[in-house]
This record gives sequence, structure tokens and C-alpha cells, in this order.
Amino acid sequence: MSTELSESQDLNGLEQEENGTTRLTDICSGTVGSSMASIAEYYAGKSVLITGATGFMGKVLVEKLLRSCPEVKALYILVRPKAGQSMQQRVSDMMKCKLFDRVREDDPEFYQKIIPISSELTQPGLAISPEDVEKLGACINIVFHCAATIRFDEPLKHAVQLNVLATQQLLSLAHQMHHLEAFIHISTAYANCDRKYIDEVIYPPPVEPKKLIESLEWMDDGIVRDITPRLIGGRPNTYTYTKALAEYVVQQEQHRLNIGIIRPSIVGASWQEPFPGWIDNFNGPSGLFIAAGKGILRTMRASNDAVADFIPVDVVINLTLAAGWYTAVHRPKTALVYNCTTGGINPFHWGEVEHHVISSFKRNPLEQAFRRPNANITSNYLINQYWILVSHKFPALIYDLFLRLSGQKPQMMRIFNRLHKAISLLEYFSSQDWEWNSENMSMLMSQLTPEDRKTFNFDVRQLNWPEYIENYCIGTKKYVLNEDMSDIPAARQHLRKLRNIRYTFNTVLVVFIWRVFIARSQMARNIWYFVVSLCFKFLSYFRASSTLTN
Ligand SMILES: CCCCCCCCCCCCCCCCCC(=O)SCCNC(=O)CCNC(=O)[C@H](O)C(C)(C)COP(=O)(O)OP(=O)(O)OC[C@H]1O[C@@H](n2cnc3c(N)ncnc32)[C@H](O)[C@@H]1OP(=O)(O)O
Ligand SMILES: NC(=O)C1=CN([C@@H]2O[C@H](COP(=O)(O)OP(=O)(O)OC[C@H]3O[C@@H](n4cnc5c(N)ncnc54)[C@H](OP(=O)(O)O)[C@@H]3O)[C@@H](O)[C@H]2O)C=CC1
Repeated sequence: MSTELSESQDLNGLEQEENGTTRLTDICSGTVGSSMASIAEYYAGKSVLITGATGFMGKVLVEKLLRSCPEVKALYILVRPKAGQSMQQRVSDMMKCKLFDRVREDDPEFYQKIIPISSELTQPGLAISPEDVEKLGACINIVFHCAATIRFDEPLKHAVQLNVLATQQLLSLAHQMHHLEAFIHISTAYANCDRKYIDEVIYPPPVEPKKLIESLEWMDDGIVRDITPRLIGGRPNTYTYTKALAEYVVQQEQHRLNIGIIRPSIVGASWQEPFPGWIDNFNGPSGLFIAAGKGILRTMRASNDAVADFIPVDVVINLTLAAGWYTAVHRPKTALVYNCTTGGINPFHWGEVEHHVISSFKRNPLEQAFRRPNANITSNYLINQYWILVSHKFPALIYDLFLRLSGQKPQMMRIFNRLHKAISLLEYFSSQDWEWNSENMSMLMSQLTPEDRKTFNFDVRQLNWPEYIENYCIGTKKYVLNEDMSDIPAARQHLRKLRNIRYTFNTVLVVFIWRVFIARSQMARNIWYFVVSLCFKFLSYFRASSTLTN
């Protein structure tokens, strides 16, 4: 099929818009796209460098590459020793993980393709040995940079060190790679959350990163802590601030490297691959889902009608691999940004999240729940404070009292304090709406062959949210909490016990309040006698009518 290209479009299928946005244009679908190698063919024989491979998204990336691009030559992963475990021990533990079951089935020797490289990203030169630098320089074809600190309460200095400086150092390393074809940087859709409409462009940075890095070098931690709120301005935390700076740092290299930037929104459990519901951490909404499932989280500030922009981890990874392929094959002149979001295509709202999470945990309860799952979200500050008092603090107090009386250590108040800290950091994202342009994601899809569209599916129009949330909740039970599905009948029984305790407690409370009331008020006594005599009259009427009919 031949298609004429307009003057504003180059042969790579890229279009530079007036506002600086670089777009993939659908005009090259069926021209360049059909004449190219498929994604798996492209990765065949390639050596890939991955940072953050031990993290949530990194692991899924490694798994997908090994499973769907079986001819890939080698995956070099930058890993540090951690928590008393050596680098080798960590990598071998990672490969035993259930996530790799399908790859293991296909190729039991898959681990031979994974080559760990010792690296601590906060150190000069990323603490990579000169021999390893040479090795990487000689063989790497594609870099996927996933590593970051994703903590919302990270001190600014450390967040800059890891999210900005390490990115800069990785780019320097990339310059030494003689066969590099693409550098893919994982950012976040919230890097520019101080804006309501977010296009697929790199916005001017809040501060020149070089100047900030120089200033932070001489400032002590106290000064940095004091000026952090002023520096981050409209952003809620150091994470989004430093991710925005990192994008700018990456963009500076766009004329020397082929760059793609992926901006996922709230990354959740897997949708389809390697199996539905894979999740292995408490980050983002997962910890709150679990807290709701355990009956601990009862109230939270969120806007029912705001879009909950979840994106399944397998969708992000499929898009990332497709973007790696596209960047390497088409070598765009400027960095391409992919907003990897669902809100504009297949919106789902926080009110719906609440409904489906709670009903899912009622069907598939977690073990040893504190109370029956029942959480309400509200955008009203006062209502939320009221429920925090009644449904969080009061039960925690009673339970801790019970623990104390039975000679155990109180713990519920501590758990609630941690929950409230997490909520205070997350509420910003659940209380408002953003609009992302995700045209590059749709356009990239149009560049794939029908086969690749299936193997590297990132078409979120097909996502059925209730089903996804159900699998997500089951995933938190199975893979985060390591609970057995065969225990569900016992967990249901436990919920019934909790319901009976609640009924009994409520009845005792009502009788108690009523007794106190009756003792103090003549009017309450009169109402009480009236209700009791009415009941007696009813009873005698029924007795009489049943005697007559007999
Ligand atoms: C039904 C209603 C539902 C409504 C739901 C509404 C949900 C709204 C959610 C909005 C989410 C918005 C996310 C926005 C994401 C932006 C996207 C990104 O780019 S950014 C990417 C997203 N980035 C983020 O999401 C980062 C956000 N998280 C943070 O910044 C921090 O975790 C923290 C500050 C919240 C808590 O810090 P701290 O108190 O210091 O606690 P640590 O973390 O250090 O954990 C200590 C230990 O406790 C363990 N554990 C944790 N939770 C639980 C739990 N629930 N249980 C049991 N255990 C739990 C944990 O495993 C750890 O164990 P170990 O390893 O020691 O053995
Ligand atoms: N999860 C989400 O909701 C979203 C994530 N993102 C982005 O996706 C990327 C991956 O996130 P995710 O997988 O969830 O994060 P994780 O926290 O699960 O993983 C972070 C990875 O970075 C590595 N890392 C952190 N510090 C260092 C260090 N000093 N030296 C070497 N390696 C280090 C970690 O290694 P180690 O195991 O040794 O700690 C880990 O492999 C990040 O760039 C994040 O900004 C974007 C949007 C949403």
C-alpha cells in the first residue's frame, strides 16, 4: 500500500506539532509498519540493559521479554546487594518467583540469559566496575530505565540522587554503548500533576536540574527539609518533582540518543499476563485495597466521580517493549512521550472502585479480617473526620483495650496511625481529575502487526473493570498476603462471626443507651410504656384471631 506523506510528516511517521509535541502519525500505518520486523523479531539477538529489574515493573518486563521474545540474546540487569542478601542471592530468589512459572515451563534454562551487574545507582559511576562498563559498552542494544525511588515521603536529596542524578549517569553510560539503538525511560503520568491537562510533551522543568544538584551538595539536611515545600511548589511530593526533572534530563540527550519516555498512571496488578491479578507490593492502591479487605480501612477522602486512572502492569510493559522496538527502528529525531493512561479511553471512577473492591472482598474474604469489609469514600472533610473517629479510632481503642486486658501488646492504634499516614499521602491522587492526551499510545498501536497487537496487547478499550478489580483483589490475597484460596470458607465463617458480634454489640449498645435515657426522662418512659402496651395489644389480637380460625 502506498501512502503520500504531507510536508509536515517525515518518513518515520513522526509529526512535529506547533506546540512541540512529537506525534506518531497514523499515516504510516500499513506503510512503514507492515514492512518492518515484528517486535519479537526485532529483539532477537539483542542485548538489553534493565535498571530496577528487581522491582514490581522491572520483574514483569524481564518476564515478558523472556517469554514473548525468546530469541533475545541477554538481559543485563543492574542489581545491588540489599538487606544482607548478595546480588546473586537476590537474583536467584527473583527467578524462583511464581511470576516466572510460565517462562520456566517454556525454557527451564531461562536464567542463563539473565546477567546481573552489581550496581548501586546512588554512587558515582553507578558503582559499576570498569570491566562491566566495558562489557556493557560493547554489547548493549537497548536500555530500559525503570529504577527509581517511588516513595512519596522521600527526602529531596535522596530523591534527586536516585531519580535525577542516577538517570544522568545512566545516560552518560549509554553514550559509551557503541551499539545502542534505543533508550527507554520510565517516568510517571503524575510528573506534571501540577497541570490539569497533560500533553505528550516534556514541560519546562520547575528548576534547572544542574543548579539544584549543585545547591543540594552544600546544603545540610535540615535546610533541604525546610525549603522542600517551596521547591516542589504545586506538586504534592518529592517523587513527582524529581520525576519531572528526570524527564528534562533525558530530553537533553534527545539529539544524541534515540529516546522514548513512558508515563504510566497508577500501575496496578496484571490484567492478563502472565496471569491475571499478579501484584507483589503494597504500593499505590494495593495497600489500601488490602486494608479495606481486612476491614481496617472504613473511610477515605476521594471524589466518587473522579477518574481512577489505573493501568495494569502488563499493559505498561507491553507498551514499553513496543516503544523500544519503535524507537530503535524509526529513530525519531526527538524524544517521544507516551502517556500510558486509561482515563481518556476507558474511564473508571473512584466510586466504582470502592463498590467493586468491597463486593469482591465480600465474595473472596481475606483471612482474619478485623471487621467486615465496608469502606466509604467521601469528598467531605468533616464527614471523613467523623468516620475516622467512629470507624477507625474508636474500634482501635476498644480492641487495644481488649488486648491490654488479655495481657497482649496493643497494636491497632499503631496500625491505624500508619494507615492514616499512607492515606494522607495518597488522597491527593484520589481527590481530583487529570486529563492526559494518550494519542501516541493509540498511534503506536496502529503501527503494530495484528499478531503483535495480540502478543503485546495494550488496548485498554478491551479492559473490563469489574473483572479486573476482582482479579486484582484476589491477587493481593494470593500473591501479596500469600493466603490460600482453599481457606475462603473459613474466612467467610469468620466474617459471619464478625457480623454476629456487631449485631450483638449494637443491640447491647441500644438497650444500654435506652436504659440510661429512661432513667432520666419522663417523656422517654412514656414512649417506652406506649410501645410496650402496643406490642402487647398486637400479641393479644393475633392470639385471639388464631383461636377464632381454629
Ligand atoms: C475500598 C476503597 C478503596 C479506595 C481506594 C482508594 C485508593 C486511592 C489510592 C490512590 C493511589 C494513588 C497512587 C498514585 C500513584 C502515582 C503513580 C506513581 O507514579 S508512583 C508509584 C506509587 N508509589 C507509591 O505508591 C508509594 C507510596 N508509598 C509510600 O510512599 C510509603 O509506603 C508510605 C510513605 C505510604 C508508607 O511508608 P512507611 O510507613 O515507612 O511504610 P513502608 O512503605 O516502608 O512499609 C513498611 C513495611 O510495611 C509493609 N506494608 C506497607 N503497607 C502495608 C499494608 N497495608 N499492610 C501490611 N503491610 C504493609 C511494607 O511491605 C513494608 O514491609 P517490609 O518491606 O518492611 O517487610
Ligand atoms: N508503581 C507505580 O504505580 C508506578 C511506577 N512508575 C515508575 O515505574 C518505575 C518502576 O516502578 P516500580 O517497579 O513500581 O518500583 P519499585 O519500587 O518496585 O522498584 C524500584 C526498582 O529500583 C531499584 N532501585 C531503587 N533504588 C536503587 C539504588 N539505589 N540502586 C539500584 N537500584 C535501585 C530497586 O532495586 P531494589 O530491589 O534493590 O530496591 C527496584 O528494582 C519507576 O521509575 C516509577 O517511577 C510510574 C508510574 C506508576
